[in-house]
Amino acid sequence: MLEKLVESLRNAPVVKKGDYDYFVHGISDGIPALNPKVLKEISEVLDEQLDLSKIDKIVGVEAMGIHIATALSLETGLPFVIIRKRQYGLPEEHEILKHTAYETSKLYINDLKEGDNILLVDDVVSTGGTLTAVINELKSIGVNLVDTVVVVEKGEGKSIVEEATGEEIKTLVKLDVVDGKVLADSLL
Ligand SMILES: O=P(O)(O)OC[C@H]1O[C@H](OP(=O)(O)OP(=O)(O)O)[C@H](O)[C@@H]1O
Ligand SMILES: Nc1nc2[nH]cnc2c(=O)[nH]1
Repeated sequence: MLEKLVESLRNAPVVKKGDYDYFVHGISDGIPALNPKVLKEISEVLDEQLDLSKIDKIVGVEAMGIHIATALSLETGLPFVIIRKRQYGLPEEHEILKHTAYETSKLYINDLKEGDNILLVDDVVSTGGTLTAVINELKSIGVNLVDTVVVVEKGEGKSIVEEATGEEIKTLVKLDVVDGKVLADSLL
C-alpha cells in the first residue's frame, strides 16, 4: 500500500535548516509538483482505514495539512476547517504557540467548539511541537478528538506527541534522514 508515496519520498531531496535535515516533498512542501495519484492514494487509504461515521469535521493545519484535508473532504463528503497562521479576531478564536526544529510561530483555531467530533490531519510529525500544541488546545476547548492521522512520521515525533497528550497518533509512513538520504517505509 502507498507505493507511489513511499517511492517518491525515497527520492525526496534533503536540505539543511541549520543542523536539521529537512526533506522536501510535494505532500509536505508542494515542491516538487505533487502527482495527484499520490494524494488520491492517501485519501483513499484514510477513507478505507478510519471509521469516519461519527466525524463532524476534518481539521487540517496550515499550510501543508490543507491539501490533505481537502482531498479527504472530497473523498468523504465531510466538511473541513483549517487551523490558520493568520489571526482573524473572530469571537471564540484560540491562539497557540508552536515550535518546530526550525521555527516558532503562532496558530489560530476558529469554528471548533466543545463536543465537535473531529479528525485531525497533518503532513508530518517530527519534533512533535506542532501537534502537541494543537492537540492540547483542542482538548482544552473540549473538542472530541476521534482520530489524529499524520502522513509522515519522522524520527521520534509520534511517541513524543502521544506521551505529551495521551492521544494515539496514527501515521502512514515512517521516515528518517540518514547521511543526507531519505529512508521511508509504509506502515500499512
Ligand atoms: O513535529 P514538528 O517538528 O512540529 O513538525 C511538523 C510540522 O512542520 C510542518 O509545518 P511548518 O511549521 O513547517 O509549516 P508549513 O505547514 O507551512 O510548511 C508540518 O506541516 C507540520 O505541521
Ligand atoms: N517537508 C518537511 N516538513 C517538515 N516538518 C517537520 N520536519 C519536516 C521535514 O523534514 N520536511
